[in-house]
Amino acid sequence: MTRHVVVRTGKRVSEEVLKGLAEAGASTAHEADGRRGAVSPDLRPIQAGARIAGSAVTVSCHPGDNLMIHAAVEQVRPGDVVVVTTTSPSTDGMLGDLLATSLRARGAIGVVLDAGVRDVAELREMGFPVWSRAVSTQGTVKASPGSVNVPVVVGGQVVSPGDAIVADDDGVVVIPHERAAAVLAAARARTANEDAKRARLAAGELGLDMYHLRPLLEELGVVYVDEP
Ligand SMILES: O=C([O-])CC(=O)C(=O)O
Ligand SMILES: [Mg+2]
Repeated sequence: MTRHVVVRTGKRVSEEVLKGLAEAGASTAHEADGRRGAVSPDLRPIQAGARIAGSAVTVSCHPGDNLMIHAAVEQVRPGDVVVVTTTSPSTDGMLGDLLATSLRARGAIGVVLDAGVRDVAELREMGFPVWSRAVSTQGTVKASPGSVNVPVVVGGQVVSPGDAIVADDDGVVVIPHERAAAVLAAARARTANEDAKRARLAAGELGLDMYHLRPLLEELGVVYVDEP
């Protein structure tokens, strides 16, 4: 018989690193980690403008059953992001404003859900951000065992408890716990570099010149044709 567990772990990314990663945003964090960690773009935000970074509390649920999300609420610490998957594909609405209220009371700052969400209007009104595969009225039961704080796969990415989750309008990125500080340093360097490029582009400089792309076009056989 499969062993189901609720792991009580203290593994978290530091507040300071998470704050920096939230400022960097999901796309920059992804680039800074060598273009790794991008959760499938099928997981979309239900709101616009939310930008968060937190440590993952992971949840593995039976499809159509949100029992283990209730078990996970107790394991949440302030600043955490709850990351939920199901053991086979499901778009059922596993979480709505009630569970979100409970999660928020424990300090959760958002949810990433490889399944369905509901009560979307209420969640938007609460300002509680969710990224999910689907929006669905279909309800779930509380009947089947699962696990909390074990490695899970969400949108094609492995998420371990305590990994950094960065999520915004672009999508969701997972950064392994042990790389989070290094990724932040790389993200800061990247942001500074982009600031400099942005200023040059705003002044009218062409990417063709700034990135030295003219020789590449020539090498690739692209020719200019002048017409009157
Ligand atoms: O109660 C549920 O099963 C899911 C839901 O709609 C909520 O959390 O509000
Ligand atoms: Mg509801």
